[in-house]
Amino acid sequence: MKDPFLKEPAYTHGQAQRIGVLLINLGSPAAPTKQALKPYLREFLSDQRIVELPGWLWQPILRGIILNTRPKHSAEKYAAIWTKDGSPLKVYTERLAKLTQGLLGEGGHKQILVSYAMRYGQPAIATELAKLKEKGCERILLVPLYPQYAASSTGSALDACFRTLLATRNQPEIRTIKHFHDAPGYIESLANSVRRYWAEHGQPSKLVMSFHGIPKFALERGDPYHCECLKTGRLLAEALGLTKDQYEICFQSRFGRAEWLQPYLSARLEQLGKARTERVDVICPGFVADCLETLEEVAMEGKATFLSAGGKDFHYIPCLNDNTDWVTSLTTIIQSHLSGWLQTSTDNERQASRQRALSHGAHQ
Ligand SMILES: C=CC1=C(C)c2cc3[nH]c(cc4nc(cc5[nH]c(cc1n2)c(C)c5CCC(=O)O)C(CCC(=O)O)=C4C)c(C)c3C=C
Ligand SMILES: [Fe+2]
Ligand SMILES: [Fe+2]
Repeated sequence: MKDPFLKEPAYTHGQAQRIGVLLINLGSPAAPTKQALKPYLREFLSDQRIVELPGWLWQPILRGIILNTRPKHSAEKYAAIWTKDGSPLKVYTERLAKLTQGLLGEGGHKQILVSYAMRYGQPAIATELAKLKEKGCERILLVPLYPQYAASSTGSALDACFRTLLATRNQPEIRTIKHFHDAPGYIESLANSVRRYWAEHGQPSKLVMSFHGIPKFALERGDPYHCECLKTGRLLAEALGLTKDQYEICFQSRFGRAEWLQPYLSARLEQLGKARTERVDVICPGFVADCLETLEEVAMEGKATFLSAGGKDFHYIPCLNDNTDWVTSLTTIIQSHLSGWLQTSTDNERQASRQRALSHGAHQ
């Protein structure tokens, strides 16, 4: 009979027990081309966490209209931000995984393996979970890289992990991070990044904090995302000592015709431009890595909207990306979720040698 579950890695007695940490981000197309955008958008927009319509209604619209028009338009936008190493989102996520691994290693936690996966596209979640299991990870912490929980981002990333576990015979122990929208280290890293930016470029008339939007009905049906974005915004403003008229919170990236969370970034930038606002700085605290939505939609399109409406000066403050204090904060967040699992590498080696001795005994 065919095994209904995924193939298990070979079992080795005495293999050191490791802890896996899987950083998960959204994912990008393989290339900034129409051909690569089509399968990426098909996977992305077929996710019921993203478009909450029944398949029989949505799939004909997706396949008949959207996948014939959007890929070309989106490919042009991706081409404008693509780097020699690939999509910025992938480049920064990969770097974050390496740096976090390095910091945990320096802290004596050599038994922790950090890797990353993408919810849509490559590297796929199923493949990376399989690799961690193969390397002896009996315990895995899943870390969606979204500070604010949304069903369409965090929920979807975890769905994909749980789907792999559904097909797994020997399941590892699993922990998840739901959000870190109010984690002191995350807020302080954001504040430091703004302070550094302002020390170099001066301070604006207004700081706009722009978050990716979600449909308004999601909030009404109980999604905590809106609340968490507002809390992040308030904490960041407090850390920077800003008064209420010095900052505001907006939502971007509306998709489709339904109402999304308001105020919309583009409409507010137009109003601020028309009001002849001297200078606006925009930061996107909901994205830990720069990507299409920040580099193209905000830094390029948003700037054009503000300036053409009559605004004078527009600055985009980059995401946390690979900032040292952010890597340190993420490592702290991860470590706090590993509580009870963590041992130093010396403990771990001792345990492995004890296990080796025991398993030899059992087989003689
Ligand atoms: C920050 C968290 C995100 C949430 C919440 C989110 C919800 C959401 N997104 C769409 C539709 C699209 N988003 C697209 C790009 C994109 N989205 C996020 C993050 C969140 N999305 C990121 C980081 C990116 C950039 C990816 C990159 O490669 O740089 C796109 C694709 C690009 C395009 O064709 O415009 C779409 C489409 C919906 C509908 C939604 C919630 C319902
Ligand atoms: Fe999105
Ligand atoms: Fe967008």
